[in-house]
Amino acid sequence: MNVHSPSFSSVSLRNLSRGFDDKTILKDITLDIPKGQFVALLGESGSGKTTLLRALAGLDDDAKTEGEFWAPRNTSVLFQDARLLPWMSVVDNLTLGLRRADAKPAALAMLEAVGLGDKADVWPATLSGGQKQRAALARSLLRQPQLLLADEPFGALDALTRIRMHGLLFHLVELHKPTVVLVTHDVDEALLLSDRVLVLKDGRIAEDHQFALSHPRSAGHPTFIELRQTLLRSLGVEPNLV
Ligand SMILES: Nc1ncnc2c1ncn2[C@@H]1O[C@H](COP(=O)(O)OP(=O)(O)OP(=O)(O)O)[C@@H](O)[C@H]1O
Repeated sequence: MNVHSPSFSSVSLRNLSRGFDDKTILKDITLDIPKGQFVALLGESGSGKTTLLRALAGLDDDAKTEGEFWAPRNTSVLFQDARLLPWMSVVDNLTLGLRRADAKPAALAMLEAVGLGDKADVWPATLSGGQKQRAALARSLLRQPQLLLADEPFGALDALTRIRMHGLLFHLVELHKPTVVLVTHDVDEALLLSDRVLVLKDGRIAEDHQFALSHPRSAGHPTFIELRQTLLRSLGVEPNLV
């Protein structure tokens, strides 16, 4: 992987194909993501979303890669499970490996921003699922990433906590302005948060929808409804049944 994009894009892919053993997963993908854009990546299970995200994160060294891609060196990844180290306090999880003179106060301020100001010194095991994901989000953003890669970060949360996390993520992204690539199965989540929705089908970008809807968004907006129906159909779901 190269680390400097040739253009003003944050992320660029040129005819990227990638696979494991003899199986090609990503097929000839060409894509530019401008700096600061919030992209949602949808697609049926096995279409290659995580493989694409992991490529951008610089993971999977064993993958066979053709073509080229560029992503910022300063990238944070948010997974479905918070991946906090259980033997460290919440604040120590945030500052781990962080080379900043003000690491501790910055971590405390970030915990405050995600509503965990009173949880700095507790063990991760004492947090709820939603609190763990908030801590993971705080840990990601503390790195001031140019690119935030999120792989179904709210997939394991209950519906109400998800809604709260959407608001929090949107607010923090507005503040810190990283480029975001969010993998999700949730069409509404994609439409509530992103500026652009890509649909992966069998390792190719089958659809690329860019839209400018103001925030906060309403699921009743005509553009929202139309896109929702289009996307659900692309994913093989009949919208009237949802
Ligand atoms: N390290 C690996 N080694 C071998 N095969 C892999 C590896 N990683 C992914 N694959 C295969 O690549 C294909 C695409 O997987 P991927 O996880 O990217 O899909 P996805 O769209 O994210 O799916 P889901 O929505 O179910 O998470 C799958 O068939 C998977 O088994």
